[in-house]
Amino acid sequence: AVPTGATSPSGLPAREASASVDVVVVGGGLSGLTAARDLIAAGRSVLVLEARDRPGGRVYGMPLGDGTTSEGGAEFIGPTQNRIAALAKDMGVATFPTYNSGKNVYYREGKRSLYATDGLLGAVPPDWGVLDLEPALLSLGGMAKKVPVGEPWKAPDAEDWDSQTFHTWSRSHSLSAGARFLLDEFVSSTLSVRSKEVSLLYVLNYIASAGDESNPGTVDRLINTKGGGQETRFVGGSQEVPLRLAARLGDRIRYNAPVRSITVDGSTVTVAADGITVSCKRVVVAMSPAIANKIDYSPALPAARAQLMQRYPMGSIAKFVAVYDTPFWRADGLTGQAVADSGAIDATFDNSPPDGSRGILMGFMNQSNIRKLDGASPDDVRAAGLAAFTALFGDKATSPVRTAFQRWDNETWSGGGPVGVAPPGVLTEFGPALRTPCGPIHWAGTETSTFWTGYMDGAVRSGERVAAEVTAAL
Ligand SMILES: Cc1cc2nc3c(=O)[nH]c(=O)nc-3n(C[C@H](O)[C@H](O)[C@H](O)COP(=O)(O)OP(=O)(O)OC[C@H]3O[C@@H](n4cnc5c(N)ncnc54)[C@H](O)[C@@H]3O)c2cc1C
Repeated sequence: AVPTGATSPSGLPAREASASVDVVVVGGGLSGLTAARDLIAAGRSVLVLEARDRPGGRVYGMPLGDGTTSEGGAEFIGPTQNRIAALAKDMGVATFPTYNSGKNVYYREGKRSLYATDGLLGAVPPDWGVLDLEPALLSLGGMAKKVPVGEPWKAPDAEDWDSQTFHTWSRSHSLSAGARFLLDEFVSSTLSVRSKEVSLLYVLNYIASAGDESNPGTVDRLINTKGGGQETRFVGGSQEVPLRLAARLGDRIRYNAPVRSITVDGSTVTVAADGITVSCKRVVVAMSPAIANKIDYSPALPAARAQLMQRYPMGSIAKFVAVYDTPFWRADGLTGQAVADSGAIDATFDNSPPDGSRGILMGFMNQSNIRKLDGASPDDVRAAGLAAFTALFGDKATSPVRTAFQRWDNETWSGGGPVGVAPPGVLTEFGPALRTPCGPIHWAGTETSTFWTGYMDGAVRSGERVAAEVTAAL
């Protein structure tokens, strides 16, 4: 049993509890929960300190206001995402295919067109720009093959690729406006940043990481629904996975306990959170580098790690959903998936429950689209979201039963999403610090994963890796 708090003489819990365990895990997202599960299985005493009042971090069931939820954060999994699939299976969470029958909508320069996704191009819309898009995508795939997964700084051309943004590269490798838009949209829909915000090397590593030990990563696996990362959903919502894992950990998780400081003194680490101070031998910080930077480390961390955390910003992402009596777009022969170059939403999916008993459209508000809504009232956000859905799916989209909205870029304990990204110069100068432990402080989080970094699968993989690392060190 793990002591989770001292009691005061009155028998009531003391205001400032204290405890002592082998390992403190900071953060109850998928990476921290997985690390805790494995460390407990290895016979270690563990306490997870979580800032929020719930587990799951970037995996969250957004309340729809009628007692049900829809994924406000991570949602899809796909082929080669074996570790999240295994965890979900272990937790008894079933899966079902993302709705993908019919045509997708492409909206560019005020024109709406429909396209099938079972052709050679998969999810890529057949814009005229495709003539020079395909060579650009082939070139990207070829460069990504030369990136050692998870160690992009070791690529032969790392210096060159890390000295330019994806925007710089794409402008010199595509001529048409259509191809440029689609390359920008590739970055927006996978990373939720504009292509000028991210290093080419980072994007190449992201492509390389979209696979597993026996299947090299590909662009297709990142962007496709069928055969790609958006292929499958979880029955009851993705949040069932962290909720059930957290339930198994029981009182080894303490909620509403944001960690403020980590102090290393000889072989003892003191982790101070709101309401509780815990001493331990090793600590796992299981979150993105940008959010790990909010913790006060004493003594100061090595400069490579400290400055990495200053340089790894989060993308800007929100989800807007509208609930309808029926998934009306299905009757119109549409998948519910769309790509758009204007309006508040640049990509959509059908988020309806498996039985299609009601229709839920989900739209991503990415990068500058969501920042433009800073300070907007809930009514303004709703109007912007519904205007976008109407342009893509017609007038039936104007009158939903209800809507919901979740933005991540102003969440205190996430700071954005789906993932931290590296601007030019960061991976080659600071990249190795992503995973290198600093004495008894170990780092997890999807950003540290080799395969499927940025995804739930990467989070689970990072938790498994860090638990093995800590077990070996103890
Ligand atoms: C809108 C959105 C859509 C996404 N879509 C997908 C998708 O379809 N498929 C997919 O695979 N992935 C998707 N992702 C990415 C996925 O959510 C993440 O890769 C994954 O959940 C990260 O898990 P993590 O444990 O690394 O980090 P997190 O989930 O961020 O967990 C970190 C935890 O640490 C806590 N914390 C932070 N600071 C402190 C502190 N000081 N003290 C204590 N606790 C702290 C946080 O509250 C959080 O619970 C999406 C993300 C977003 C935001």
